[in-house]
Amino acid sequence: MQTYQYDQTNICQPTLAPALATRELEVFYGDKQALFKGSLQFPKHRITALIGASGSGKSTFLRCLNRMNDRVATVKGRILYHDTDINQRQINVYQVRRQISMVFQRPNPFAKSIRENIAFALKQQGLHDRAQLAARVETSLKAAALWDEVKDELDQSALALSGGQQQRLCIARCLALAPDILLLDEPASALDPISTAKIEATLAALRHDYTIIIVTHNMQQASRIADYTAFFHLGHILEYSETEALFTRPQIKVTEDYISGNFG
Ligand SMILES: Nc1ncnc2c1ncn2[C@@H]1O[C@H](COP(=O)(O)OP(=O)(O)OP(=O)(O)O)[C@@H](O)[C@H]1O
Repeated sequence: MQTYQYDQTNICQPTLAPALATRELEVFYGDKQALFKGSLQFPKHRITALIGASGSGKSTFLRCLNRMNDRVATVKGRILYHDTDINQRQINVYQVRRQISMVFQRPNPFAKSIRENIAFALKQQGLHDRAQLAARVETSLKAAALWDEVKDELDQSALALSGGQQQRLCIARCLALAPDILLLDEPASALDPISTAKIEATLAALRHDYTIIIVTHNMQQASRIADYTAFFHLGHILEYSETEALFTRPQIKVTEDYISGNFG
């Protein structure tokens, strides 16, 4: 088996303004360290893919970015959002999650109508005007490229939608709350190729208004949609650069072996 040196890294500093940045982020599940000194800068209105073998720490890292690991892990280091370190105890995590929203691997719509999946959180925020609610439902579904498919059945159960439609509904549900950053944890891994293509097209269109960070096992997907890609290995972020450079001119041997299918 090939042995690697992990002290060599190739981490770019994008010149574009960052929407979010981590500084020496470390995650511990009990005694076990799952992430080591992760420092990345995510450019605004760009898509960044996090790739690496199973167990390399991608989801662990992603979940830190909106404080989803709070109850299960100890997270050290800084997460800078608008010059504030949101990894501080006193930060309101619910406000963080309104700005930095998460879409999970398995579509998880509420067992409610399509309309209510979008409107529910808006009503909780105090929006009750029917016309305004209807407008927000429409805009969110359009942004998630689902409107044309569901506009005549908004009062039907979301659970009757296909998996790919449910996932786009979950994206629409996030967008309704006007977040700044979208985190997606393998959002297409449970979907067929046609649904996957629709999700990818949706994300490509959303990058004009949102900063997107996506975990994917699918390297073709990363190369199709991501502007930047970070390669994770055994809890270390070894390489981070523009996607084309990472896939065509990897600087680190482990990255090269991973993307050429020699391990993982
Ligand atoms: N809740 C948890 N409790 C304990 N250990 C965990 C927990 N979640 C993840 N781990 C461990 O942390 C390490 C990184 O896991 P993580 O899920 O972040 O990797 P990943 O790269 O996202 O993997 P995959 O691609 O399989 O989802 C693994 O060793 C995993 O077993």
